[in-house]
Amino acid sequence: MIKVQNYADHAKELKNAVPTEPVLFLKPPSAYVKEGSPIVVPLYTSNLHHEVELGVVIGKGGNAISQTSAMEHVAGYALCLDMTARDIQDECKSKGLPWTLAKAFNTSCPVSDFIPKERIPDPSNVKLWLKVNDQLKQSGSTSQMIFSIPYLISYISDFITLEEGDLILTGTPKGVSAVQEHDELQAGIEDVVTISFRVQRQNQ
Ligand SMILES: O=C([O-])CC(=O)C(=O)O
Ligand SMILES: [Mg+2]
Repeated sequence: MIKVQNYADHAKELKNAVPTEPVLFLKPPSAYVKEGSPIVVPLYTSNLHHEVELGVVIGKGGNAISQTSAMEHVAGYALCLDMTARDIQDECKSKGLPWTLAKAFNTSCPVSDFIPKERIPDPSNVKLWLKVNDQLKQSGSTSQMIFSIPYLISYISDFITLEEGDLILTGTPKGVSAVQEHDELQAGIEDVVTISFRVQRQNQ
């Protein structure tokens, strides 16, 4: 699973430079969690953030995919949360270390059911939102992305061969914030899907 930083307003809220090329990182399949199971906060973080993102599911693998043929490689979508231990990420950034423990821990990628491609005819213009305990925190549109979905598929596939079933998370809009134990996270793609997840502390 491949992740990118892709919205200028989110880069600004984290005081990051707006990327001129996609920033890529990976999560393992063990990071996935489906509705009905909780998001478990690792013991080592005290600042776990939600990031709502559109996920692109690859149906046909390939490498060096052109932007013009990129959408032929898409099977569909998923609504995803890129759960991020922001304190650990900040520490990793300051030490020049990889973000693995900040981004790739168990349950760090809550996902919706698979959404067939036909249900989102224009993925470059869909509204994403996220609420914590009924309070709206994130509300954005994929039209605000810096790098389009075809560009991302083409860019990534130059370095990492894409395989059927790979999921590309396309970055989060602004509004990220910390979650606490017992919080209820609800997120949606307008008119397409909603998901909800509870937050649980890891047992000592
Ligand atoms: O941790 C970050 O801010 C990078 C990222 O995943 C995003 O922009 O969605
Ligand atoms: Mg993200």
